[in-house]
Amino acid sequence: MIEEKFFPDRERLVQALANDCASKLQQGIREHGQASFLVSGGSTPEPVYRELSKRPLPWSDITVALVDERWVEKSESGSNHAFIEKSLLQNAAADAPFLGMKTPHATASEGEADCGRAYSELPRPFDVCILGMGGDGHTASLFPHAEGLEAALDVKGTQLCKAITARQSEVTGVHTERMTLTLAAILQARDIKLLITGEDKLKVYREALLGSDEQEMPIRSILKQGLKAVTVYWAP
Ligand SMILES: O=C1O[C@H](COP(=O)(O)O)[C@@H](O)[C@H](O)[C@H]1O
Repeated sequence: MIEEKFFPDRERLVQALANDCASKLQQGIREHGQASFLVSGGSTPEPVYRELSKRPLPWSDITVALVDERWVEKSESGSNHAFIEKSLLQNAAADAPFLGMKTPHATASEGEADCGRAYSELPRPFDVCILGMGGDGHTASLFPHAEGLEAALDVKGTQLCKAITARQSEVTGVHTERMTLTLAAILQARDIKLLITGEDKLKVYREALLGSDEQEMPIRSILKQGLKAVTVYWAP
C-alpha cells in the first residue's frame, strides 16, 4: 500500500508532485464538477505550492483546506493559513476557495466543533491530501504522545477535526495547541501523498516503517493503516 517515488533532486520532485496533484485535481473536477485539496504547512511543500499556483487549473472549482493549524491568528508567526495564502493561493490559484482551521474561539478545544462542521461541507471524497512529516515522526498535527492523539487516531472515528495539545519540543516550539485532521478524515482522501526531503527524514521514515507504536511515531498510523495507498515523495 506504499508507493515510493524517490528523486535524485528536489527540482524533479517538485515538478513530479505538482504534475501528479494537478492531474488528480482535474480528475476530481471531471468526475464531480469540483475538487478538494488538503494541504499541510511546513517548509518542505513550499516550492510545490509555488509551482502549482502557476498551473492553469480551474482553481475556482478546487477548494483548498488545511491539514493542520497552530492555534494562532493569521497575522501571527506560525500560521499555516497565512503560509498557504502566500505560497499556494497566488497567481492562477488565487481564485481557489480556501478553508482554514482557526476559529475565533480562545482554544482549539472550543473551536473543534465549528471546525468539524465547516470541514464536513467540503467536497468529498477529498481528492488530494499532502502530508508532511517532522523529525519526531509527527504528521499533520498528530504529535507523539499528545493530548487528544488517541481520539485523533481512531480509524473508525467520526470527527474530521481534532484539537491537539502537543508536548513542547524543538519541533513544536511554543505552538503546542493545534487543530488537526483526524486519521479517519485523512483516509477519506482518494490520494494521500507524503512529502519528505533530506537524509534525516528518510531515516525517520525508515524507522517508522520498522516499528508499530503509533503514539511514539504517529506517522505510522498513515504508513501502516492498510486501507488506503500512500505515495511517498522523497528527494535528498
Ligand atoms: O509542524 C508541522 O510540521 C510538519 C513538517 O514540517 P517541515 O517544516 O519539516 O516540512 C508539517 O507537515 C505540518 O503541517 C506542520 O504543522
